[in-house]
Amino acid sequence: MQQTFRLVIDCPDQVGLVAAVSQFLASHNATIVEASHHTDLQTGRFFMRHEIRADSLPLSLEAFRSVFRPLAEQYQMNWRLTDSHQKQKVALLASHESHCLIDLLHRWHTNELYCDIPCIIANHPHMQQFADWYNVPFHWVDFQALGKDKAFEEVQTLLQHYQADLTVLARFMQILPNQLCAALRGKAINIHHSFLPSFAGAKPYQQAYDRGVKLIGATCHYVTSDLDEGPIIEQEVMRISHSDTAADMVRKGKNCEKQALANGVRYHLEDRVIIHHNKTVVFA
Ligand SMILES: Nc1nc2c(c(=O)[nH]1)N[C@@H](CN(C=O)c1ccc(C(=O)N[C@@H](CCC(=O)O)C(=O)O)cc1)CN2
Repeated sequence: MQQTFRLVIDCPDQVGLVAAVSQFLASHNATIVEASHHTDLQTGRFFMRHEIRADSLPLSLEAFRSVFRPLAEQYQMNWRLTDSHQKQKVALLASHESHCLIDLLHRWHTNELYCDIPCIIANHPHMQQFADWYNVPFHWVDFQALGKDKAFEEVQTLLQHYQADLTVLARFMQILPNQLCAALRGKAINIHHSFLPSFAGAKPYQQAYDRGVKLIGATCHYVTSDLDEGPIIEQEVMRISHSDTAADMVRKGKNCEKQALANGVRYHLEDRVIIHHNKTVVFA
């Protein structure tokens, strides 16, 4: 895979931003392989993502950061510059549903997801068999024996031990405490099994069945202390009908969950997501 640097920016919108960044890149001989930008006219916020061939730059990543910094300060940019070859460490959290966990493990195992998976942390022991098959360290944190507070202390200790860059809740069915949400801000992703904002919280398919919906879906979002209200990264929907039971929805909905989560994780790993307030811009 061609090594690229990803330059991701958000800042107050003003005329000349695209020209200024383009001119800067051209002046450093940068070969741009992908360029996206968006202006939110309601908030006056500008968003931009450039992917640049690393071998076209006469600079290291750190040197590039140093020479870009004055331009960033001039335009009050929030910005980051990342290396596509830098594998992020993705910790997976699981409970007793296996489909999203196994889907991510398979995509990682077949090099579809470019990352490392240093550990799986679960509040039930059932997923050990899948961790063993994929040769990933597995940690059962016994929430019942430890109680939530001690259990989440153990979870956080494990995440720090493995130096996780991203934590993915693969149908993890415990509500993270506010302190952990703050520590993982912008670096924890959940898959909620409904088309949010409909049916947040527990048992969304039963809620959907009781409501008589004609579409079910799944929502991949960042984790915040407001349950299932974090910035949405990706969503999938599918049609269902009056003949579908709640169990049919659970079965059919798994495809939406797997696809939404896999896409959302990949967009994050490829630095395609910019969070602004409680929304995202995704340069997919
Ligand atoms: N702080 C946050 N934690 C979690 C979020 C979030 O957005 N913010 N998303 C949930 C996922 N989720 C639905 O997608 C969800 C999980 C669990 C519950 C819940 O009521 N859990 C009970 C325990 C249930 C059990 O023991 O099986 C609880 O934690 O008391 C609701 C929604 C993941 N965490």
